[in-house]
Amino acid sequence: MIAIKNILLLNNFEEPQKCKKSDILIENNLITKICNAGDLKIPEGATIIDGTKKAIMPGLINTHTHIPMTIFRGVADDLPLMDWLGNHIWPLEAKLDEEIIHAGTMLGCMEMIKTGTVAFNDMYFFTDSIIKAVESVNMRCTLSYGLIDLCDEEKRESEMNSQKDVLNSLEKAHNKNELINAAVGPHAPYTCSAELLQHAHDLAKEHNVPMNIHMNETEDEIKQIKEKTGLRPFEFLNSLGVFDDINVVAAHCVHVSENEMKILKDKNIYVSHNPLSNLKLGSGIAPIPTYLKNNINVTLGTDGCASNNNLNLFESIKACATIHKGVQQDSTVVKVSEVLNMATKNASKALNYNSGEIKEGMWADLVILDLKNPTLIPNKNIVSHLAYSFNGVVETVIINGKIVLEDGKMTTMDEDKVYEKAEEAYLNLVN
Ligand SMILES: O=c1[nH]cnc2c1ncn2[C@@H]1O[C@H](CO)[C@@H](O)[C@H]1O
Ligand SMILES: [Zn+2]
Repeated sequence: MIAIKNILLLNNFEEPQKCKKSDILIENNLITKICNAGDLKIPEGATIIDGTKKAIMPGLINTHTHIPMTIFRGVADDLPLMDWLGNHIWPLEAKLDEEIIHAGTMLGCMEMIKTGTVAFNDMYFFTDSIIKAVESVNMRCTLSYGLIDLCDEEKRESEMNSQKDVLNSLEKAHNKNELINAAVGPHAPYTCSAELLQHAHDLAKEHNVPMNIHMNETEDEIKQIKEKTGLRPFEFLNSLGVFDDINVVAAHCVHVSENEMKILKDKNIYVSHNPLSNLKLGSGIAPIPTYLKNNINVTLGTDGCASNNNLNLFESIKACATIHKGVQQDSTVVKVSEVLNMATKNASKALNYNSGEIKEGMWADLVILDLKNPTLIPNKNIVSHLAYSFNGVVETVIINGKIVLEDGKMTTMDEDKVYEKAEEAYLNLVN
């Protein structure tokens, strides 16, 4: 049990003036009581957090990561997507092993938690190793294995087998630990055959899990699919039934035609907007204001650390809250509340979570900010600061009712050991 007293409750991004000082009770993994500051009867045995000069917000949810890629930070900068992937990243990924993956995941979890992220939606390899790391950290996640067959029949067969094993592992892990959730992850229309895409869809539907996929990241890949199929990527996948009856989290969606926009809307597809990865790889800028106008569900992601190069979602929040205004020459197109919702409750909906807001009955996935932080002063419009000025350094993080970060220090890992292992993993990767 955790009782948080006298804390500024950032639970209303639309009407920030209504955010007020409150007391909160957490029992097991849930928020069970929220009341005016001073009104909470503190149960015996509760851990008490004094929230004076602090604020609490829903933990951020990162909807597009390749978490072990923290080890790739800085290895291949200033390249376009296809060159970056084909000539730099994939050759290095051929050298990955369980230890590198574990080290990268630990480092990634630490970075995310220290910058207010409580959950992430991942696509990568060596899932068992990721599960092991995440369990030890006590972080929430949705994990998928990145399916790639490059239209090769033999490879498809082996990918389908790997996928089966990974889903099994994930379901076993979920039964043991509710923080671990499964998804399927066909990498992209340009790396997967139609058969593999359909197979992934059918599995997602059968197992009632979401699908992750990279969509329409660059003009190049769209041209490639058009030449092959006569259709644009969303049109092609839609014709295969890939979007039917499942939650799809489509990463990027940078270049989308009007007809594809209609598919996004009709199929209720969740966009994972990764503004910093798209800028760094020179892919372009997604038409987020148009998505918002069309009531398309937008969430936020960082992408991996070889294309961002960090996992601080507050940076993506600021990017999203600013770049579209510049592109459109209109400072009204993306509101603070809309961007903060992308990083919290929209993401929660995409992943079928019970979080992203601070309400009684919801998971206690919460982030506490020390208001004595230069980027949060004056302490007046904190909600605005979250989007425009906060450096992302948070004080305390609670995930599923458990304190994982306390006064800026991880409670579930030895930080120095994680740094050391990550350095070691980097050397094994590049040498
Ligand atoms: O922005 C991206 N676009 C396409 N592929 C990516 C991006 N970031 C990482 N990967 C690649 O996706 C696979 C994960 O299953 C990995 O090969 C990773 O390097
Ligand atoms: Zn990606």
